[in-house]
Amino acid sequence: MKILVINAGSSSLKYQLYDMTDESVLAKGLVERIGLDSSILTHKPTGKEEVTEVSDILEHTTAMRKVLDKLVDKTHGVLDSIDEIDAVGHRVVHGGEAFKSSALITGEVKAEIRRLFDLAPLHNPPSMMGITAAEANLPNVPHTVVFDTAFHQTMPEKAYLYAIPKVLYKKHKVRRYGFHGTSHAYVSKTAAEFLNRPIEDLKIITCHIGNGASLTAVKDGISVDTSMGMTPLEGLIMGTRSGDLDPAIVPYVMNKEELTINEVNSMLNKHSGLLAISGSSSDMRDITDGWEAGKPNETLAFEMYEYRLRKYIGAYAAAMNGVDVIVFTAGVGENSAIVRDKVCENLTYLGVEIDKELNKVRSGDPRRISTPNSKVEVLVVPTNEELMIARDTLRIVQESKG
Ligand SMILES: Nc1ncnc2c1ncn2[C@@H]1O[C@H](COP(=O)(O)OP(=O)(O)O)[C@@H](O)[C@H]1O
Ligand SMILES: CC(=O)OP(=O)(O)O
Ligand SMILES: [Mg+2]
Repeated sequence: MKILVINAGSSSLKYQLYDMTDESVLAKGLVERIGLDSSILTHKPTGKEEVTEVSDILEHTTAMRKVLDKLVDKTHGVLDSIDEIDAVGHRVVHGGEAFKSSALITGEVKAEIRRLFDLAPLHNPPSMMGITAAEANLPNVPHTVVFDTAFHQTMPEKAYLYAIPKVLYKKHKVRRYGFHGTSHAYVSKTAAEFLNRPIEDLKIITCHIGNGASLTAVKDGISVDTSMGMTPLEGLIMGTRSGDLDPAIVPYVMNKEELTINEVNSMLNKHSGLLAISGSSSDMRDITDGWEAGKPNETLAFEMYEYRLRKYIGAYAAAMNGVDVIVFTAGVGENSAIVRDKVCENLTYLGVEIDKELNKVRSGDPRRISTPNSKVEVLVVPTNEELMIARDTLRIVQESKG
């Protein structure tokens, strides 16, 4: 079975085509700057040369058609016909409380995703555009949705409720949902397999630190707490997001600076985090370069980032009354030896000890960076949200066929 995985953002559409007989990637790529002039399509067929094309792509349906054209292209294609695609799996960030697992897309499922626009105004509308575009181009195959929030639906009430009037939860569903669930689920499962231990016996802290970043406490294989909240703004310091702050700052700053709701939302989501502290970049590579060069703003940004991360690891060790495994994943977690090194340097009280040389090894495979003496296994596990989506899609399609 061949499965196309779609991850649509407001101005982008990422895709990966899998052959599920051996879970191999036939092609992957992305369309950027949708709706702007000079949109860029980058297509990487496995075993063939990468191709980049610049044109004006005004909306997602056209972007989707261009992707399908590339998949069957005589020179750059990997399929004879788009009829070879058996199913499409979509990433949707917010599934609210309605979705505890992935689902086959129906009219009712789409209506529910639309009802969740209010809770995830930055994320769900573009996902819906991706679904509409894919359904328009591939109307005869099953489409499925895989939610970032689903894995965290196991959190207990004490972890997901905010200490505010309960009527806000009842009326408006104000609660913590958590995100990056597909990644936290994938890396915790992969970590247990790597260690050859049953996940039901492990207390795992998964650190998904990319541009967006979140931590999850995974106990007995399920999510018991996670650092993102009602939206992907809560928790860690991220590339451009503030993470935790005193909520009273919001009305105070709105009043002092005469900001609108949109402006304050944009400040906290797009102009905060590493970017705001360093004043130069949201990218951890630039921050660590600046720190190594002794630049004061980048040094402060690095220290604040590492400090927040370390505090959350401590909190989740407390939440689970211990920790057996710490997993680093996503752009920063997989690639930044220095972030891992500095965080672990301050976790010796938990019995964490990493091997500085192993920590520097670069590899695309799951690997251990702790010493044999370490009381906690510390692993780097490359995430693969797309593969998780493809696997879920395969399962749902097979189940729906009975
Ligand atoms: N070698 C590296 N060292 C440090 N940080 C890196 C490195 N490579 C990538 N990153 C970080 O990873 C981030 C992207 O992570 P990723 O998981 O792809 O994010 P997202 O999916 O949220 O876009 C970049 O913003 C950059 O800060
Ligand atoms: C939910 C979320 O924050 O996603 P991303 O890390 O892709 O921005
Ligand atoms: Mg990501």
